[in-house]
Amino acid sequence: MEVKTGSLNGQHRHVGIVVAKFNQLVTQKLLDGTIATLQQCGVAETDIQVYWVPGAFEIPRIAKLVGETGKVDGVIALGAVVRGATSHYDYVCAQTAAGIAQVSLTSPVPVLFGVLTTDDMAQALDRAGGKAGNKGSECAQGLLEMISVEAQI
Ligand SMILES: O=c1[nH]c(NC[C@H](O)[C@H](O)[C@H](O)CO)c([N+](=O)[O-])c(=O)[nH]1
Repeated sequence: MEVKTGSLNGQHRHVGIVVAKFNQLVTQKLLDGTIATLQQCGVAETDIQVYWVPGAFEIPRIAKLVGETGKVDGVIALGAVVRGATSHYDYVCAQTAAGIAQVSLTSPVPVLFGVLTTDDMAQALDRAGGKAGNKGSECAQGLLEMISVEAQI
């Protein structure tokens, strides 16, 4: 039986990060965690490209285009969708998740979903470097594993 598993070796890896400006108090922390973890795993700062977009809904398009450049080995999508007074939250969550999922299946490189969908800002901050960890950091490790596993197929 052959078992393949991904490594966290980030040396010589090129990573694109697409991050939403909406709720930047949270998304900047997600981005910081992502970059810190990538560098801890050996990714050179010069091999990381960051693309800021207006909001989570705009992430899938840019993630698609970045993935198709041939300049990155993978893409991380970062955002924070926090429930408000209207049903807008539901539509943004659903379409952002569906859009990123579609891109992840059609992109030539792996695309990781690091968009927080929370009921309030406290929950979001907990997951952006607070007591529940950092979703961006998790995605950084996940992306390196995915790049490594795909290379073994
Ligand atoms: O990234 C977010 N975008 C949000 N809306 C903007 C959306 O992502 C688009 O940028 C906008 O609809 C224009 O297309 C959010 N809410 O409205 O709640 C949110 O919480 N987070």
